[in-house]
Amino acid sequence: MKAPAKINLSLDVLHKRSDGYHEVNMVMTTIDLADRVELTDLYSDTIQIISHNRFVPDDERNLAYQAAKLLKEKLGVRRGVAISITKHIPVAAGLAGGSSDAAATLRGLNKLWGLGLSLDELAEIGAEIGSDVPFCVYGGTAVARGRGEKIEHIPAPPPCWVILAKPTIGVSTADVYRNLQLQSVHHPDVDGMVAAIKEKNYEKICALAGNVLESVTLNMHPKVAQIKEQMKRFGADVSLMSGSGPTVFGLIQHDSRLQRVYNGLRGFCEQVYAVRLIGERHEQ
Ligand SMILES: C[C@@](CO)(OP(=O)(O)O)[C@H](O)COP(=O)(O)OP(=O)(O)OC[C@H]1O[C@@H](n2ccc(N)nc2=O)[C@H](O)[C@@H]1O
Ligand SMILES: Nc1ncnc2c1ncn2[C@@H]1O[C@H](COP(=O)(O)OP(=O)(O)O)[C@@H](O)[C@H]1O
Repeated sequence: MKAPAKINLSLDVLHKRSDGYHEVNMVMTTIDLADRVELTDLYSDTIQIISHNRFVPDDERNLAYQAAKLLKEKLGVRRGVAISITKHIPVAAGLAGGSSDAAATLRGLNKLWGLGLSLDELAEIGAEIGSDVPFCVYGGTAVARGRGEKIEHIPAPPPCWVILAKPTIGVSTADVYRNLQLQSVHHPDVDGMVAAIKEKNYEKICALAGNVLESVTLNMHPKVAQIKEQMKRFGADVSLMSGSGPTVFGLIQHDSRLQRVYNGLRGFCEQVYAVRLIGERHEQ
């Protein structure tokens, strides 16, 4: 199974809820940077995680493990599975790599075990694992509300390049939400972003891209702010932090600019990727 990363083109936080989560209003889209999740039947009734990445847990803390366990419990499946994860998405980066691995595991086991669940049913189960998992079950482009689990599909944005720069900084999503000062942030125009995407208006998408969580992470880690500035200076049409960070993405429409931005950032940041925006949903 292919488990693609997401970026947030617009991310607004409305208020803190009584359950500790934050009410969000955000636009997410999938990009062509993906982990590979391989599912193999086991004779014993166990869940095994195989991952050769030292930042990825190989036990019940792994979100793919949690996905398999939930599915087994909910549907009374008495079969074992080995889940082999080849990471290409940087870990704890604001790109939902773990959530996408969990979503790919749900989609894959649904097929392997012949469960016949719809994507809506898988997304509902995924919400118990993490707020970003429902979006990752569908992929594509969507507005996510609630704590992120309420998904409204919208068309794909116009095709373009996505440059990603991930500094070696660890950012905890929970810490970022906790340190958010909502009374002093600039709220992005999420509805405007949705309209721009529907109109396929690339310039407007770039002009309206915004993320309230930048106010926290850029303050905590000036390096992220520098990368954002450099990306724009090297020629990206827009640069923005994804999710809670620390990855910064840039959009570029013209091939001729891509190499310049990529090379410029390579001298400045450890992990740099150039990929295409996908924006299309997974098949059932
Ligand atoms: C910020 C975003 C934007 O897409 O992405 P990432 O930076 O993680 O990629 C998401 O809202 C992250 O979603 P996800 O990473 O699935 O979060 P969860 O595991 O559900 O929650 C981790 C912690 O973040 C906080 N949290 C998360 C979602 C939300 N709407 N409000 C919150 O306050 C809570 O403290 C929670 O305990
Ligand atoms: N399959 C997985 N891939 C990556 N990280 C995972 C996975 N399962 C659990 N984790 C844990 O989840 C944390 C957040 O990972 P990730 O989903 O990559 O980041 P983010 O939520 O910022 O997009 C990591 O610190 C890691 O320990």
